[in-house]
Amino acid sequence: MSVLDSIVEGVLEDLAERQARVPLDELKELAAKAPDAKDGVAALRGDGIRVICEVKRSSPSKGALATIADPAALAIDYAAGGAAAISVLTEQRRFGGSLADLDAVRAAVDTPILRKDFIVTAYQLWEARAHGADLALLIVAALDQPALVSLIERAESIGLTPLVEVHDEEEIGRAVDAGARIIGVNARNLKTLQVDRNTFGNVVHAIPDGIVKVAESGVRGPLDVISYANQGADAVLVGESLVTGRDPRAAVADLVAAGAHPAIRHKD
Ligand SMILES: O=C(O)c1ccccc1NCC(=O)[C@H](O)[C@H](O)COP(=O)(O)O
Repeated sequence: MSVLDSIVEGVLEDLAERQARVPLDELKELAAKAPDAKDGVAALRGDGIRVICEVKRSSPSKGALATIADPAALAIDYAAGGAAAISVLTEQRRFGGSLADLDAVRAAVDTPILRKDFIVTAYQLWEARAHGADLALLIVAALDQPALVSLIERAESIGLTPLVEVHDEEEIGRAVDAGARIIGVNARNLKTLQVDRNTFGNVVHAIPDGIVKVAESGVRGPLDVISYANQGADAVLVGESLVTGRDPRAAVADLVAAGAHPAIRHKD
């Protein structure tokens, strides 16, 4: 079984437990009371490259990364550093996240929030909205085409902006056909878990103009941000290097400053 299949298997088991506890109608009521969703496309496109900062405790590739006892405090630091959005990993078994993290971050900052999880059902989208997320990750490799189309439509219909994650040109084609407005190219191969920072540059030509382009994973510092910006990225998604560093606020500010460098403002 692939790493992705095994993660999704665990996600579905945990999801069944939550579905037994929280009926869909209750989630819909919570979603109706949640703050209005912010426009994810507007958040990630503009002058310079936007930085999405992740709340990430652990990962299948690296194991434990950071304790993060107070995700709200981390989110406040990210926002103060200039994060365009905050990614909250809510998967529990491999990443140590939860919907409680989403609640804590939502209560702490006005910055747009991405629910980063292995979303394969509409119920998880309602959860995302009920807990205050503005964007939700959809991984093409985890979904067949009808499911991808249906989840993109459902996300948009309840106010969530889907960030559709791909790894190669074939998946970009599927994301475009399904109506994605934001495509994230993940440098981490989900079969080997190896990061290849050339992935974005190798496939970005296949993403049509007008779609927001996000480079995900493996960003170590400002030089990687500049490199991705020069290859046409509108935004980068950064986790490990921020949660393992000593000063996340300063680290985000450095990434944002690198992305705003005049030398790279010519993109698009
Ligand atoms: O991070 C992993 O090991 C991982 C393994 C399997 C599926 C997804 C995984 N990560 C999710 C992500 O996409 C990253 O957390 C995100 O892009 C940030 O990456 P990084 O800056 O390298 O922590």
